Amino acid sequence: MTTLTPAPPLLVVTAVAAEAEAVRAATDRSRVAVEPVGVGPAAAAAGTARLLATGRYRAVLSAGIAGGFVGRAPVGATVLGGRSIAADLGAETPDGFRSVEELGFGHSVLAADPVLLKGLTAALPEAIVGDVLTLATVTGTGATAAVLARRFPDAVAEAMEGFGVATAAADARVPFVELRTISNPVGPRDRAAWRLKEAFAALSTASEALWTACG
Ligand SMILES: O=C(O)c1cccc(C(=O)CC[C@H]2O[C@@H](n3cnc4c(=O)[nH]cnc43)[C@H](O)[C@@H]2O)c1
Repeated sequence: MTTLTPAPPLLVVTAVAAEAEAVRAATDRSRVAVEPVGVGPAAAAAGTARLLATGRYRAVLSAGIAGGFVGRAPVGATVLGGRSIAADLGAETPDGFRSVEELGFGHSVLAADPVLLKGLTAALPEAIVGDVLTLATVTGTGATAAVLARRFPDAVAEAMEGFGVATAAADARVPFVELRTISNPVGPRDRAAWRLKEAFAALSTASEALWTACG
């Protein structure tokens, strides 16, 4: 006789395997499925849509490491996204950036599910709650960091997948939230200075709360 194991109801989507391992290390695999789907918003949206199409999951998190805006989220901090924002979706003009909302086609902002966000905020009282930007290009200059900080006064972090995962979740009508831990400041590129070990440790610690908060 074949015994069917029920699928875990909570889906955590990461970009890379190292992030997935950090989450898995602290979660019960019978309750939380953790899947790395690739770097960037397109891979995140496609991978999440494929997983949600199974109909198995009742909530989805975009989780991983991120850059923190200086003065808003320091290296090692845990961040919860109140909103995930596609910061580079729009048009550059001589007068500055124009979002898709201003251009009149589409949207670039998706809010976290309020119940999931409330549960995670209660379970992670040290976490910084704010907007998390999604960009296809990692910011690598002080000038771009300053422009983003000015355009998005409530942004605390930038990463590359949240808005993609959120788009797939919205399409499948599954509640979504973004959880990030800070590996580096947003600013001049200094890849050698990224504190990966610290960010992965923080990601594992934060992940311990997932089932309690979202289960
Ligand atoms: O080099 C390694 O050993 C290594 C191990 C695990 C992960 C990585 C990554 O590069 C992860 C890429 C992932 O990180 C997010 N991220 C982190 N910092 C930033 C940032 O400043 N701006 C945008 N994204 C950032 C992003 O979501 C990537 O998918 C390397």
